[in-house]
Amino acid sequence: MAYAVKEIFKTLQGEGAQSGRAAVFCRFAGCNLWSGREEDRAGAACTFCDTDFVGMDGTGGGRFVDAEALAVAIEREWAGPAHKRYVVLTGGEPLLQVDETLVAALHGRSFEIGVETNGTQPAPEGIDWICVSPKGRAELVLRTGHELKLVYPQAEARPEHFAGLEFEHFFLQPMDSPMASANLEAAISFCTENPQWRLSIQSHKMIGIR
Ligand SMILES: C[S@@+](CC[C@H](N)C(=O)[O-])C[C@H]1O[C@@H](n2cnc3c(N)ncnc32)[C@H](O)[C@@H]1O
Ligand SMILES: Nc1nc2[nH]cc(C(=O)O)c2c(=O)[nH]1
Ligand code: SF4
Ligand SMILES: [Mg+2]
Repeated sequence: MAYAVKEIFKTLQGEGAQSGRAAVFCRFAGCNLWSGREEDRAGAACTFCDTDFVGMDGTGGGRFVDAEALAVAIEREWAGPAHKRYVVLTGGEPLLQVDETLVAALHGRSFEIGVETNGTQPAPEGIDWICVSPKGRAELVLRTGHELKLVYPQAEARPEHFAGLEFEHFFLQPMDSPMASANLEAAISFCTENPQWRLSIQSHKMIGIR
């Protein structure tokens, strides 16, 4: 199968439990909860996205004819030895495209595989780190994983809805928006009163990396 990729770049994971870890980010094009066009945002199932995932025109982006071709590009971007290789598959919604063939190709090149997903699609077997980030009223299909990272606040997706699910870590991530500082304060306050939840800040935005 072919894969449509917006961009591929190496950076540090900025969010959640793997924060600070070197990773190649592979951002797949397209999402099922928003077209990516500003004129559609208000009516979308996910209204607060901070990411451009439209097209294949970013650094290292393109259409990759098969899993081997994409794994080769990701390995080239890592540009280092096999020790502690990590790739984060994100988007857009990566689970519209990621399949077991790609998982095998990346494992074959010694990558640990993380995924950032909205949880509306099933995941192929073998992903090493699943981060689910529920969105509004969108049905949650992936109800187990390694971390649940909820953007906060969302009127239609409250932490209480998810607190009983089978995840190892529960994070609140303040919504980046014109209300960012109020959202940060609200998340601090919620985590202070509800110790199951830890604060995830988007550290890459604070330190000026991608
Ligand atoms: C751009 S999304 C791509 C992966 C997947 N579609 C998802 O939503 O999880 C990557 C991460 O950024 C988070 N995110 C998106 N917009 C955000 C915003 N405005 N403020 C904080 N986090 C945001 C998402 O919830 C998700 O955890
Ligand atoms: N540094 C960095 N960390 C991230 N963690 C999740 C991201 C994403 O957009 O999926 C992201 C991103 O875009 N950059
Ligand atoms: S589900 Fe993820 S990629 Fe899609 S619009 Fe929402 S935050 Fe953006
Ligand atoms: Mg991002």
